[in-house]
Amino acid sequence: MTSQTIRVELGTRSYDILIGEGLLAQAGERIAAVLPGARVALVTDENVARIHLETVSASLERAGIGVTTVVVPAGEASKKFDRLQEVVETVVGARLERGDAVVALGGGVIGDLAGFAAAIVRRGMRFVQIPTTLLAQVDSSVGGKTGINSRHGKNLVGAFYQPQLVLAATDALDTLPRREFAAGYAEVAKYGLIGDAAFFAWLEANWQDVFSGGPARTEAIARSCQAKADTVAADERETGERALLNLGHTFGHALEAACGYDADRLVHGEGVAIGTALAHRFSVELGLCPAEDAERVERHLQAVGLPTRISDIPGGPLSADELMTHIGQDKKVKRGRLTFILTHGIGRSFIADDVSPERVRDFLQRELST
Ligand SMILES: NC(=O)c1ccc[n+]([C@@H]2O[C@H](COP(=O)([O-])OP(=O)(O)OC[C@H]3O[C@@H](n4cnc5c(N)ncnc54)[C@H](O)[C@@H]3O)[C@@H](O)[C@H]2O)c1
Ligand SMILES: O=C(O)C(=O)C[C@@H](O)[C@H](O)[C@H](O)COP(=O)(O)O
Ligand SMILES: [Zn+2]
Repeated sequence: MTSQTIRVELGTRSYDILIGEGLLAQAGERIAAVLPGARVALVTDENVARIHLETVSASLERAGIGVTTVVVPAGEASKKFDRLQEVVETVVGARLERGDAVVALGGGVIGDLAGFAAAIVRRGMRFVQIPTTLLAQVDSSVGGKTGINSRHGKNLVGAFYQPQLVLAATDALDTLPRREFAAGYAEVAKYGLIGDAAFFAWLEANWQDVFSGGPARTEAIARSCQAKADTVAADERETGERALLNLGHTFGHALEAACGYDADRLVHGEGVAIGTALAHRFSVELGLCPAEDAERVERHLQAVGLPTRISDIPGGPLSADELMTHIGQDKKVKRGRLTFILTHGIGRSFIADDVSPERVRDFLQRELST
């Protein structure tokens, strides 16, 4: 089985993203090729462990790689200090060395948690991502943002820490629930909306094939990874254009936090979908974006089954004040001023500094009453 390779160019910290079928069963040989002699701590969640752990463990064993396994509960609640401590203490307790590797097998939650553990144990171990959700394959496994949530908000504790290898096994997505696939698709659409209108139009024409697992799925993953790799190579630590990857996230993260990270209400990609629709509607309201573009974005997100309105979130109303408190904790805030990713239209997103909190609050108030 062939895989395609996308390189993330970061000088001495460059690495490959391999995309293709059968990569879970090849994990051992692929890791041994990049990190010869390394032992690994394999971090995963309970759902992924049930379905895919045996395949990966057997492959590591065949390659002669010693494995310590850590299984945490599935879901956003695992991105917290207690779980980080559990992972860190297990890795240290197993006497893994700096040259050994933490391997994240799972979605973005596992990648962010395990990656942060890799960044801090012995001040930095080797790190490999084996993403098993669409979201993780197109976004979170690439680019080195790792971390956990604080009680004050999303991803507030973490580090930039790049992996040495990403293995995106496209067939692992066959077991992903449709709701989670759609959530990941919000991040795929994001790449089109940021700066590639032709990709967005291609998604409008091909999304059914992406969802059903045809050739368009692999193409969508590869195009997304290439877009992310290019952005990260140009601005690894988000001093500039990398912030565009936050399209939809200022609103989305606030919604996730206000929902208490309860997956029955909202998962990250759904927050991004609503946040993206909000960012477009807010841009229309500010006279920056044609209304037809915002409507087209909303239509497409709805077509794939994603929420686009705050009222689509089940479980009772949210408050504009609470959302504004979370927005005030966003990592893009500079000297107390809000930064948002806004847009001039499909494929024409830009970074807007010094956005008026009053206008954001008024906008949210209106959105909450629709
Ligand atoms: N670091 C980054 O650059 C970055 C980018 C985007 C998102 N994120 C973070 O990623 C997280 C969201 O990631 P996610 O959407 O992958 O969520 P997730 O890790 O919670 O996975 C979603 C669900 O799918 C299950 N699952 C995973 N793989 C499966 C498979 N192959 N088959 C069946 N079930 C499977 C998981 O157990 C979980 O229940 C958020 O915390 C978000 O903040 C980080
Ligand atoms: O890689 C990036 O940069 C991103 O912003 C990707 C986002 O999809 C991701 O959700 C990221 O974790 C959000 O970053 P944060 O810095 O706002 O926590
Ligand atoms: Zn995201």
